[in-house]
Amino acid sequence: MSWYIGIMSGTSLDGIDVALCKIDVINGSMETRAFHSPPFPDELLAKLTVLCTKPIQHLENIGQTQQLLTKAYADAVNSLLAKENVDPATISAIGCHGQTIWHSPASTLPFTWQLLDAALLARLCNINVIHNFRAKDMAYGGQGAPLVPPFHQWLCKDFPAHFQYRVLVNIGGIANVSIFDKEKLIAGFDTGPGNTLLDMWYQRHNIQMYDKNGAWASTGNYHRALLTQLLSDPYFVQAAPKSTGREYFNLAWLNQYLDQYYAVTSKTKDTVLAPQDIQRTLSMLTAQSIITSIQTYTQNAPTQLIVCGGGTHNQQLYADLTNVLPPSIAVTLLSSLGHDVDAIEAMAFAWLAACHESGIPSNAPSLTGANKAVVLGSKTNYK
Ligand SMILES: Nc1ncnc2c1ncn2[C@@H]1O[C@H](COP(=O)(O)OP(=O)(O)OP(=O)(O)O)[C@@H](O)[C@H]1O
Ligand SMILES: CC(=O)N[C@H]1[C@@H]2OC[C@@H](O2)[C@@H](O)[C@@H]1O[C@H](C)C(=O)O
Repeated sequence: MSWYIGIMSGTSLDGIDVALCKIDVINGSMETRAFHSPPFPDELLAKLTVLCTKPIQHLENIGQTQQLLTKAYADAVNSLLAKENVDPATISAIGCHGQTIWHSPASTLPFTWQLLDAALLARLCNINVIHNFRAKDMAYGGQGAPLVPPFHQWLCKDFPAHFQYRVLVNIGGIANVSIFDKEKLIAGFDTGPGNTLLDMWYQRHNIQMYDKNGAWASTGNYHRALLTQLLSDPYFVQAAPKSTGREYFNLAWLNQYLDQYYAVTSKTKDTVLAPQDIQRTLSMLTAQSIITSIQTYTQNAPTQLIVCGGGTHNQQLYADLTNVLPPSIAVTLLSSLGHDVDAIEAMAFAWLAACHESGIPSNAPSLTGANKAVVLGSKTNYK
């Protein structure tokens, strides 16, 4: 058993997830002792938002954002350790994802870019850092994402299995699924938008960052024709391996489909759909795209759907998801199986660090498209 810290800051830009975990990667046990989720400091949030929404930036600005981000990660780790009264010398390593600012797995020269100064993080925490997890999978021809399915498989092995299929869905900014036929991991990919379009549309019409509990969406009606238009995007029918991000699913993407919708219905933008109706339709888009993706693999066989990620707190989204479920799919929250719905990605990066330290390959080549199982991550020692 060794102690690891996992850090994830995801596509929603809602802050930093840090988990302190005791892991025995060989014998298969994991205990999460503490989980903290501090928001980004205001200046950092403003810089990251600009970087992720207006990606043409001066290099100096990208560099400054990276250093601010790294300091915020270090503050999050150090305050968690102080609160838990844990000596950094007892931590084997930090597994840090970094902040994705661009993910381009399908270009002629594929790349994925996560901001992090690993040497600075290691120095500020006095702990070795494992990072750059996506690069090696990509170097071997993979998408570099999603990385969590092998962790989901490792975690799920102890859950009771009464169903033919089990699916873990993480509804973060982007939603991703891991699909199991009994214990066998058969698929894992990004289904499309989770909360990202909901957050962006909400922020355009409101001052808060997200639609708390889906209250605003619940005042709207969903429009079937618009939903059909949105679901006609080729990403939703593209075969796996596939992964995506805010560089694809964003307001420009939405506007393009709204324009098509208005062209078809010959109505003008200002007069017809209320913003709340669009929000509700986006909620249905997330729900429907997740369920359709799952059904491609499970057809109508009995399936357990385990849900995690920030989207589980959006009551309207959760209701929309359960409403589109066919009778063959039974839904449950990851929390009912003993794990925090918000901590799962940070836990995954603690586990990926443990795999790195034990020399265990942790990508799933059949899922990402890599031609080899490889040990993920690079190590930067603090000394
Ligand atoms: N109380 C709530 N009501 C509605 N939505 C919520 C609530 N709490 C969280 N969310 C949603 O969850 C999002 C954050 O989810 P999460 O932290 O899982 O995403 P992420 O890790 O940043 O993304 P990804 O998994 O794509 O990297 C918020 O941006 C918001 O949309
Ligand atoms: C490039 C990138 O940061 N992708 C994230 C994002 O957030 C959810 C989804 O899109 C997933 O593909 C991935 O994160 C998790 C941790 C993964 O790699 O499994």
